[in-house]
Amino acid sequence: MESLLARSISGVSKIMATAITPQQTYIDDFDPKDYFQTSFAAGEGMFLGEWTEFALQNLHETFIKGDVQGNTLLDFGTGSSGYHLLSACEVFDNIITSDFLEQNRAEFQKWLKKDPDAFDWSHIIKRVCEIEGNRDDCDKKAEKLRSKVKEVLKCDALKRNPFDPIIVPPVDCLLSCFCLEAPCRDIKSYCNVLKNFQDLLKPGGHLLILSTLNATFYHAGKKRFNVMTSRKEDLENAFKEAGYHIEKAVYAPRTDKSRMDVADYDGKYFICACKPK
Ligand SMILES: C[S@@+](CC[C@H](N)C(=O)[O-])C[C@H]1O[C@@H](n2cnc3c(N)ncnc32)[C@H](O)[C@@H]1O
Repeated sequence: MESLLARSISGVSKIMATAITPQQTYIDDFDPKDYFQTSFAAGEGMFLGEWTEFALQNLHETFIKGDVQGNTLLDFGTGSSGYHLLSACEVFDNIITSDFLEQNRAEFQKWLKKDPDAFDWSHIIKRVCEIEGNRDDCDKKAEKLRSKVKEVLKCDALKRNPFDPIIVPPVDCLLSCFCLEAPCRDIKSYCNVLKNFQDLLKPGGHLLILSTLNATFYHAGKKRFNVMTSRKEDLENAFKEAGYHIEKAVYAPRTDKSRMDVADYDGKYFICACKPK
């Protein structure tokens, strides 16, 4: 695998860019069970705590404020996860989820159908209920999300129409959580995806993107997946160049650096932007 190592700046070697993991490797090697176990399994997932708190709190605050609303939310790159949709389902009656991988879509369908082998998200559902002041219990919350998800589509961020051959009518809100750094090789490619997302949004619709900063890889079990390194200073420019108006941008450092060998991000971002009317 190609890896471009940086030159030494002031005597300090820094990784400047690592080639992202090819699509075929995702198809062959990405195991949703390994990803869930490594990232979100109760008591051991490395994204529990810091990452999930950042994502769940920002999404809760965004949806409770009422600025982001409408009938339909399209979630891009859902994977086999639904944690980031638990507050959205309070606002949107129709949720379309999507992922590049058949194995991820199948795993999410298992959760929707309450298959006994489905991943257990109850610890995260419980946390969202707490954040929301326990207006629902966990079972009611899970049922609410299940009832709002109307479709699970195949998507590919690198296609001009990411849902080709399907044309998805423009939606009120497009959400993408911890995804675009996987398929995009650099900020130019990321900006291009944001430009293509314009056609998926109604005028005045919202684009919400959450992900990690300064990462080069994450693990799903023993498999390593290299990602584009998102830098704070490039992200807002990409949104502006793609034609969005940024309403809110939140950046936070990673404080717990204990498992850098599993995923090496050092910060998190949440950007809420609007497609001009
Ligand atoms: C780190 S996982 C995140 C999944 C989920 N959103 C979450 O927060 O747990 C990255 C996701 O990117 C998806 N992905 C990889 N290549 C893609 C592509 N070309 N288009 C869209 N999604 C892609 C993978 O299938 C995977 O689900």
